[in-house]
Amino acid sequence: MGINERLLKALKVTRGLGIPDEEVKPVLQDLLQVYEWNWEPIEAEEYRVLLDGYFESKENQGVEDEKEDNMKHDGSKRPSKKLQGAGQEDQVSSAVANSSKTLALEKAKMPLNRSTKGITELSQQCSMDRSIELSSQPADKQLNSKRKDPISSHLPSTDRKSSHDGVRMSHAVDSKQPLDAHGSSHTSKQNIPTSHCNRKLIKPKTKLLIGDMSHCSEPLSVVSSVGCALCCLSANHSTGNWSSLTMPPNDSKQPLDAHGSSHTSKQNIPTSHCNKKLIKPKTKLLIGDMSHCSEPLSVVSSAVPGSLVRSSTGNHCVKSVASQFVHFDSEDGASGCNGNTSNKNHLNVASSATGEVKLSLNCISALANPNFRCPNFDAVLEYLESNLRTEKITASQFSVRKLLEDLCDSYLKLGKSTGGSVINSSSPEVVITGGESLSSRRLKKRASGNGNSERDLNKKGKNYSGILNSSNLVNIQQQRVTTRLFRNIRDITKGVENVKISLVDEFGNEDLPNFTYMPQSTIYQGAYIHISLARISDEDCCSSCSGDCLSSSIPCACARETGGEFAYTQQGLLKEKFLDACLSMLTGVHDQRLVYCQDCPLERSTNEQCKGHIIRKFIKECWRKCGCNMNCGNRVVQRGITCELQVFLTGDGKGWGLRTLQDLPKGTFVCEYVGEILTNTELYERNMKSNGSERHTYPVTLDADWGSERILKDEEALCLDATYSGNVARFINHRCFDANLTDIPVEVETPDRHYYHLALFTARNINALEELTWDYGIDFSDHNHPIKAFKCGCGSTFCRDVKRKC
Ligand SMILES: C[S@@+](CC[C@H](N)C(=O)[O-])C[C@H]1O[C@@H](n2cnc3c(N)ncnc32)[C@H](O)[C@@H]1O
Repeated sequence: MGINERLLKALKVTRGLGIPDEEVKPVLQDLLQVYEWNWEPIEAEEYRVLLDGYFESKENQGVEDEKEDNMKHDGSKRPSKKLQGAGQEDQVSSAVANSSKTLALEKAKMPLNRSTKGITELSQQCSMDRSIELSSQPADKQLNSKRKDPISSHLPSTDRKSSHDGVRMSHAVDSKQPLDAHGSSHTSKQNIPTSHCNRKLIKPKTKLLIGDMSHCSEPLSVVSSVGCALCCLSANHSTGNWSSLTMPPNDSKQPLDAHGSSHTSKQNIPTSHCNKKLIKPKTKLLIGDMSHCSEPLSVVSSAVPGSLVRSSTGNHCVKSVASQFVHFDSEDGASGCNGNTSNKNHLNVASSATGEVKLSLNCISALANPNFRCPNFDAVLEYLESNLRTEKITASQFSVRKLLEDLCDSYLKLGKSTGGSVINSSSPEVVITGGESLSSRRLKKRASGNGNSERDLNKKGKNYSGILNSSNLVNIQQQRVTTRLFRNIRDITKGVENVKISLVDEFGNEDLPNFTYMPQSTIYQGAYIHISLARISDEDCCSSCSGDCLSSSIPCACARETGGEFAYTQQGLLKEKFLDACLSMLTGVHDQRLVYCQDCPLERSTNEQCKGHIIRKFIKECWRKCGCNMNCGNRVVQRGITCELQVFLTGDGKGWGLRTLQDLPKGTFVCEYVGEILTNTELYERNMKSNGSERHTYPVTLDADWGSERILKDEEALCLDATYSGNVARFINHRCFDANLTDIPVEVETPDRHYYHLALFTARNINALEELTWDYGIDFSDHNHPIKAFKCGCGSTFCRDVKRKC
């Protein structure tokens, strides 16, 4: 019997029962596909399978209609319909027809063989019109056509059911029977082509599906969730947008699971996940909503924290790490990155397909502070680094996430306390980096307001390259900016020291110091300093030494000055015994530690008596006539600064100060006091010219050996003035008696002690971030001193400035 004959025979039977042809044909079409165009099972028992299928379909249609009617009274319950195109109405009936087949088969107790997979694979896209067309073709053609149909490949039956009404769903699920390899409840997700997933997502009955999925079985949920996830990817990929980087372009044609991996076992995916995946009906909307993190993003993101997402603009991926953490920590699984809009500061990661990755700090709470000024990013980093050092973070405690959050906090903290002032033109390099949202706007405004816009500065040949880009990030490098911006300098030494020494202003109410940095003292004019190898006798050097003098079992001639023992340890620290002896000379009984000169250079102008000079212990370092090398342990001061130091605004009235950024053990060489070498007369004249308003560095008199000479010529009575030129020591503030640094005279180039180096060593262990202080030796009661003493605010309980204390 031919196909047409068989069809007519079947229709004759159904017509006899009053069933219109157009209603029975879809059912017949489905059954033929189920049985792979084998009519015998359909014709058996007087078309029992066909009739069962038909009546089931009618029954289901009734249920559907009832639900449709119910929903008409409540438009809010029908979002899926509204979201879908009108053409998808057909799919409903098709889906219902499909569902009828399952039940019909079960009622007919037909074992599911390989051919039954056809039911599950049948897409709702197969319209009845098409099936009739097919039916008019030869069977082999129909089969070929079916094989070519991309829809009808390997989708498990459960997936198909997932698009149907609750009755069908629960029926299939209640059996708890995972279908076998042919019925394929355990059908591998890998067998699901992407095209399937797209089609699954456009099912119009999403709402019904959600309700039913709440009690769906695992296989169903897995397939559904995968399908949805794939859909997100596939649709977005086709538009060139990624909805999430957890779902990269699926080149391997491997469907991805809920966690973005193609191999995850479906058993690992909880049903709740499946529900979340399934309630995403709008691929397009999903992409568009990315900017404010609609549910699809959050669901997918939760699977892979830290993943990047591409925004709806397609230019950059933007993800709020902080909000992501908030979201991920959410117990209730509330979706969306609405944490973004909270007051939490957070870090944004931006990336583009070209490999550009940018971080931006959103210090949102700064908006609430009218005093917020964007701090220098280097200062922020330094601040953060110093805090990390202070906290002594160990490897086990370290967290990059925490670090980034701390970075935001540091930025905000420094920004809040910064008032904005002049950047010192002596800054060799000042790097300003800020976010467009606050800093760059202010930056641009200020720059233009002062006639120093980016363009102006470029015209003037300044290295001021402002890069304002589309991602709201600004990165500006500048030199010698005269506008009041941030007062932070990366390296005040201009690279002339072994280490960089930064300057940070955390208060913003102090002008930057105006001075010239120099690493070594320099004669101003009249000072007489005679440095020559000829003046260094054999007794004052160790020409026969080699390598490191400290490693020699017998100390060389250079240790003679310090009692035949080197002042330094192998570790480069001052020996405690030597240091303590130096300290006691400064604090000892008054008369015992002073020597008096006959004709005191300091008193010549006033004709007053010498007030005494403290007897000092000298260190003598090896030098050029010595046979040792530069790494010799007896060459500490001449090798220069090695500690990490920072100039900072003290904020307590003392102006700028110096602090260490590292722990310093007792006896560490910090720095030398460097300045212009003036004669006493020159200093006097300089003071007379001074208008008194500038903050003086308080010159240091090089009088450690004055007591050994009867009369000193003016050009031999020297002092160091770092007011206009000096090194980092010019920032060290005074502290009475219990300062943590002490100065020790060091003989290096010349045995003539009219000039010597004044080296500052730690008098005790000092913690990182402690301010470094030094007792200037000021006599606050001496009103005749050429330099008027400041009101001491050292805070020491031993403060000598009695007036101040009263
Ligand atoms: C060598 S400078 C120190 C750096 C200085 N604070 C600055 O801002 O440039 C010495 C000056 O600092 C100030 N100073 C230092 N120690 C002080 C203290 N204990 N109390 C008040 N002012 C102090 C005084 O103005 C003094 O003349």
